[in-house]
Amino acid sequence: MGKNLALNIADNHYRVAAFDLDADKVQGVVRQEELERIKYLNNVVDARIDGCNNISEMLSKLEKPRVVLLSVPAGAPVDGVCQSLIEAGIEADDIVIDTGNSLWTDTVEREKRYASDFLFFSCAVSGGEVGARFGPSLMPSGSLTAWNRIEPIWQAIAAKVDAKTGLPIERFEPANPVKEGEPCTTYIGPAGSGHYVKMVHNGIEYADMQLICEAYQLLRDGLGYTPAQVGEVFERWNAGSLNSYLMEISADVLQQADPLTGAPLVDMILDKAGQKGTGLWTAVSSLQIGCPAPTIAEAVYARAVSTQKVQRQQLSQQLSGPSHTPVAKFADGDEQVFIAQLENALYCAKVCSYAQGFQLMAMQAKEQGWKLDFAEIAKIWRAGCIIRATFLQSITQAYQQNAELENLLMAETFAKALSEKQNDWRFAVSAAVMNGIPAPCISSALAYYDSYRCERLPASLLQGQRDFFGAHTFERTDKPAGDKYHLNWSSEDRTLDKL
Ligand SMILES: NC(=O)C1=CN([C@@H]2O[C@H](COP(=O)(O)OP(=O)(O)OC[C@H]3O[C@@H](n4cnc5c(N)ncnc54)[C@H](OP(=O)(O)O)[C@@H]3O)[C@@H](O)[C@H]2O)C=CC1
Ligand SMILES: O=C(CO)[C@H](O)[C@H](O)COP(=O)(O)O
Repeated sequence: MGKNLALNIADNHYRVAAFDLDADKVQGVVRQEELERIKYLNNVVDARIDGCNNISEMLSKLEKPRVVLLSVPAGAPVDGVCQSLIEAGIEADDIVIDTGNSLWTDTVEREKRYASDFLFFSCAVSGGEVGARFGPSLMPSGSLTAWNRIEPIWQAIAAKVDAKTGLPIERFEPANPVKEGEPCTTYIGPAGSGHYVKMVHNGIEYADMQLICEAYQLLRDGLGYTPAQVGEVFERWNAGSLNSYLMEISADVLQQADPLTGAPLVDMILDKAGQKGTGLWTAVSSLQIGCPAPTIAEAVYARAVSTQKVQRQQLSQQLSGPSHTPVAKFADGDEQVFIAQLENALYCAKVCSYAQGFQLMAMQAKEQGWKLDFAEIAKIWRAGCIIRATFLQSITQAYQQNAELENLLMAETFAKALSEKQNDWRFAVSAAVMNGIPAPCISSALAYYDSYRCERLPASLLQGQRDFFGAHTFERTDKPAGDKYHLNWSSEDRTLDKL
């Protein structure tokens, strides 16, 4: 990530002094810049990346006040590098920008901790290595002084979107960065807010990925499609309302043959999912703040259950259920009907997972006193980042129409779409259930949707249970909110007390 951000910055005519603990990596980026300069710029410009042997040398080569970007794993490495910068003589008006996936509360702490040493700023980055190289989505937050100084660089290196269509303007060419269009960066807010927004982006990313994986398994185990056939279905879906970078790459992955055996590569990849923590943090945050985000949480659990390979191998032999025979047919045996139903199910579940992510950001913003602009956040996710999708243009418009939207499900466009597509969604979920194919995200999204459709939930019984065993009290439907009541369950006459 650091190497590609450096090359991107250099492409935009800024000079970079680069340092990594591994000298080979420093030489690698210097060499790549040189090769690209020779190939694409006829070697007519000076070297734009200067390799450094240590942090002191790097600081000595930067113009004051300096701008230093960190791209290291989240956690202790960030503080380790900050300490090294202090020891090397960084100054109070220098800016240090953490571009990694740090935990947002660490960022809040770091701004305070390093206040007398330098201006600690953060900018979460999304888009993977290619995004970093040719235009990522950037989520900066913290000191406005720092932001005002770096904004031109950020606007230059960010991904760009066509303002009229909302579609990415992509050109993956060294030395020829995209200059036209709207940059996918906006100042998010005070320290920590940018990393929080990126964390939720990643939570949504987890859900998006898992939803696609569930559709794959339904087509694979339910219809007996080969990975390549599923890949073709995904290519078709990618031309419609499910268009997204993740759908596009999933189609590609499924059609890839293993270079070693010739088998579908996906069959040779061990089915144990990794994770670095941002999806988990999103789920934890949703639980802490009391924001229902079951689809995101299920996506984290799905990765967890995938890692239990040994138990799954054992239980796959032990537990009974409908068999996943490839002859199983849904929708009265009409595969195309089922595929269309599943496409709609995926769309509906996707709306719900975004609704959960945006509601989570809104609740945390309220708690922290941040003023998040959700239309702008949706806008900067339209290109450069991993969840980029045409769908984000509709979310942008929904928040442009109503900046105070409490839940995306309330936006007319999504309420209407879910209303029209929900029968297909219900059918896809029941097909998964009846055939014993796990679809935790698609089905939890439906439960989320149905829960919000219920004016009255069984939580009244739950409150009764709590009051019965623990005298936890309850409010009444016919009395002012906040008034607490307790029924004397153990007394013979079961009298009611107002507390
Ligand atoms: N990869 C991706 O797609 C994305 C990553 N990110 C985030 O960006 C950051 C960088 O990502 P990525 O480049 O993939 O990470 P890497 O794991 O490749 O690490 C980046 C660099 O940090 C170095 N490093 C590791 N530990 C320390 C340390 N204690 N002190 C100093 N340097 C250290 C690594 O050296 P060495 O290799 O020798 O360990 C490496 O050169 C991370 O926070 C990541 O979460 C954000 C968006 C996308
Ligand atoms: O931030 C990212 C993209 O937006 C990274 O790719 C992220 O590290 C992926 O997360 P995980 O390794 O947990 O799947």
